[in-house]
Amino acid sequence: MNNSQENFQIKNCTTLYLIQQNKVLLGFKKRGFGAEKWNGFGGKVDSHETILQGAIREMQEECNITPTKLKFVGLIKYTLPKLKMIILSHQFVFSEYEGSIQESEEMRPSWFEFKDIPFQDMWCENHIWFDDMLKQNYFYGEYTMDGPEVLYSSMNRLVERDELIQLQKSLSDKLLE
Ligand SMILES: COc1nc(N)nc2c1ncn2[C@H]1C[C@H](O)[C@@H](COP(=O)(O)OP(=O)(O)OP(=O)(O)O)O1
Repeated sequence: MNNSQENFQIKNCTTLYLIQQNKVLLGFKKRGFGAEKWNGFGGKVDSHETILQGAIREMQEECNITPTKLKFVGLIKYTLPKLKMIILSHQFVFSEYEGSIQESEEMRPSWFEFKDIPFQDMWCENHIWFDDMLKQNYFYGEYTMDGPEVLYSSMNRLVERDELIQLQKSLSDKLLE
């Protein structure tokens, strides 16, 4: 972390995408951070839980389903200067689950064909890495932004799985130092 980020609040978040037959389930966020945008499901990891536990809990809370097998595909570091916040978003995909998909107080779910992703109504950096996520490539990204429409800098690169795991560990450790 550089000096200018010393007082930034750090949040570990998860984002999950259900993928089946060239379609992805997105949620229209009805309230809070990123409201009125389509996104994956997810949220903050609580201090008492692992990232995986947080991911599953958010999917249950926001969509009423329990993923039975998650694939960790990406890690994104968002720096939000105006909010003085760093969000480390752990990105997962899955295709199998238990339960039935339902709207929640926070999210309205809907399926989208891969060719019809509503980028115009999503956070503006999504289009940079979304294809890697849909293809289930392993990727790492860094974005500096101030809200869904304001992107100052971006970096996205494909990584090997081992490097992704290493990045997750070292970045989480470094941010919490
Ligand atoms: C900064 O840019 C972002 N871009 C995208 N595409 N998604 C983002 C960005 N920042 C955060 N997110 C994702 C990461 C998580 O999936 C959610 C965070 O949601 P929230 O802050 O609402 O977390 P919850 O724990 O659900 O919040 P409550 O306290 O309201 O339950 O957004």
